Amino acid sequence: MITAISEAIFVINSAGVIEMINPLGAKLFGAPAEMLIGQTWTDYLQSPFKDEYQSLFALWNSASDEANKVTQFNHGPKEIIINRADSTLLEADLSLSCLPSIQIGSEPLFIGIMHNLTTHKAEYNKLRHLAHTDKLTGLANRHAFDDALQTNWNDSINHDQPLCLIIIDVDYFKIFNDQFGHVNGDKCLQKIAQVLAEVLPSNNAMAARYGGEEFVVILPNSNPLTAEYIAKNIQNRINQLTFTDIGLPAQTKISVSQGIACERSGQYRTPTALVCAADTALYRAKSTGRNRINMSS
Ligand SMILES: Nc1nc2c(ncn2[C@@H]2O[C@H](COP(=O)(O)OP(=O)(O)OP(=O)(O)O)[C@@H](O)[C@H]2O)c(=O)[nH]1
Repeated sequence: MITAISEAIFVINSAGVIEMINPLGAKLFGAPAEMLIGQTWTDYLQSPFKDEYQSLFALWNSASDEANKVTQFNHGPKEIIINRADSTLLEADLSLSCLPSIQIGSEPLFIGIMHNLTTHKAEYNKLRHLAHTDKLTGLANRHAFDDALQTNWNDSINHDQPLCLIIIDVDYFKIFNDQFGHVNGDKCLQKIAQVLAEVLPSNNAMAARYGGEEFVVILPNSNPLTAEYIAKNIQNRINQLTFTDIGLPAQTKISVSQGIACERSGQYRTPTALVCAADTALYRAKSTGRNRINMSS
């Protein structure tokens, strides 16, 4: 009967031994049904799911109350990882239920219904990546920045660690666009993004596109000296960028202005206040001549 059902299904006894499995179920386990029947299903589970289900079965078998036994095994749906016969891993969700009316001897059987999550997971990860990434530069986008700033802010307050922020704005970028065209302007932004990704001091630090020709770097657990050092590195490397590879004159040069703000001992009450302080410092860097770094006092 289960062969005709268009879900991946297997039936096990109370010792966890596979009694029946339909072709779709066998496909998820990665072996023919004939080979799977008689085997212990938890042998095909990746840790920690294997231990978890073995404990559940042990608990069920040890329960003295029959009613309790039955309800304990309306389990799931729950995400699991199947360690398939060919050693590849497959993500699935599994609902496992006791079938008290169908018995072998005096023991009821259990039915497992599985769905392959591989495609959904891949799609989800792809969409998640797209939702957090700036399409032009490949850096984190504004949404990802907002999330990361809040997380780093919480960590900084909870662990009494400093947190620095650098806001970076390209100087006279309108002129660059007007002179060399929007497409080359885009390539210029990509080069800047590449520099920012390369100067990050640790995996915890993040460079993001804040919007337009404005970028931001989050430096967790960094003091103002480190932030200034990184800003100087950004300044030097951006001043040295060349554009001959995209067909622009050899003398084409760009610069950025940068504003830094650091939270050390509670001087900013919110992450937004920290951003505003870095923005004000950036404004001063712009108004005092550009290609400068200004530290919020
Ligand atoms: N090519 C390109 N240009 C962009 C993009 N986003 C914003 N811009 C351009 O960035 C320029 C920003 O101009 P402004 O705000 O006047 O600033 P600016 O010319 O850099 O001058 P200052 O910031 O004052 O030094 C505008 O010309 C926008 O069109 C983008 O994704 N690609």
